[in-house]
Amino acid sequence: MAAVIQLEKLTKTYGSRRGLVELSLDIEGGEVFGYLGPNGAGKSTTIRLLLDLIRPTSGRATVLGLDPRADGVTLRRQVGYLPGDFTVDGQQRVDECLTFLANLRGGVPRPRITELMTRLGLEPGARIRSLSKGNRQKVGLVQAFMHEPNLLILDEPTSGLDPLVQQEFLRLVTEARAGGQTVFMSSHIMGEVEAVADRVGIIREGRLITVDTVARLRERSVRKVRLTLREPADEAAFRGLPGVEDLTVRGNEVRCTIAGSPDPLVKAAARHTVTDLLCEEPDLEELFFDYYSAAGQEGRNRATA
Ligand SMILES: Nc1ncnc2c1ncn2[C@@H]1O[C@H](COP(=O)(O)OP(=O)(O)OP(=O)(O)O)[C@@H](O)[C@H]1O
Repeated sequence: MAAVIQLEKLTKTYGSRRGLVELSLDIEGGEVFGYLGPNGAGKSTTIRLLLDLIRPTSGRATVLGLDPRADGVTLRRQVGYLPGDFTVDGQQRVDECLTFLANLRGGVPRPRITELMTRLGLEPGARIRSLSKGNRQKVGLVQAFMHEPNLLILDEPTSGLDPLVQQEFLRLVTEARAGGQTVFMSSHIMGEVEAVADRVGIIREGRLITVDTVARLRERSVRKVRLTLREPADEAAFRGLPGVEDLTVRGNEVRCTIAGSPDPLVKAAARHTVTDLLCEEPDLEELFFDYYSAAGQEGRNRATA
């Protein structure tokens, strides 16, 4: 399937401030892409550029084959957008607000809106201004999903949602993908992205530092290993093995981290009788911090050199 989002050296500066630096990325049709980074990394800047809410300093964005600047109206009809700071008229009731937004999009079947409100636990008659942050976010989600757009662009979609509603949101994303919709969602929460994303992009200080599948990111990451041997272990047999760091040997127990292939460690261990082996896969959370820490970066460089 053709790329739904194509970014070529997309750059945005705010005066002398860095927003985004030469970001190139293709998002394929039908994929769920998790866009991860800490506060200020450039996630919202990227998203605003996709929708022509701000203009690039240089580089190009193509969305659904369209130029966001020249074809803004056509593009918006095909996109469900949840901004990071979703705000609507506080005087309106939830159902009035959603009907208004549905009409702007040429109409949405009433049962679809009702279904989404029910699934997310939204009270149709409540005034927007009386809603908590989380409930306002639900209104934002309903308006993004309700017209079943080809492309969903969601900026921090689970912000303020309780865990049960987060689960329901993830189901909505899974259903969207099953229906052939493409989802681009930003987050700094690993768990939600890990659960639904096909690929993950990690952005730091305006630069895309890696793009990969969740499975491959895990493979490339550092794992914690604990080996128990029948006899007391000889530290020299494990020290200096490629990718092995943080080695501690106490009696029969060997603990370390391993980056890249575990093969050298397995072969060193195989010279002994191994009575127990524990290898902890990092969750995306650890992986993320590993990517952010200079130490993690150096460790990987050594392991892959
Ligand atoms: N209107 C603006 N004027 C000046 N600088 C800005 C503006 N908008 C964003 N920036 C700067 O651009 C950088 C990227 O900001 P952006 O909002 O895109 O980050 P983010 O990854 O979405 O962060 P968050 O998770 O906090 O929303 C930050 O350094 C920010 O201070």
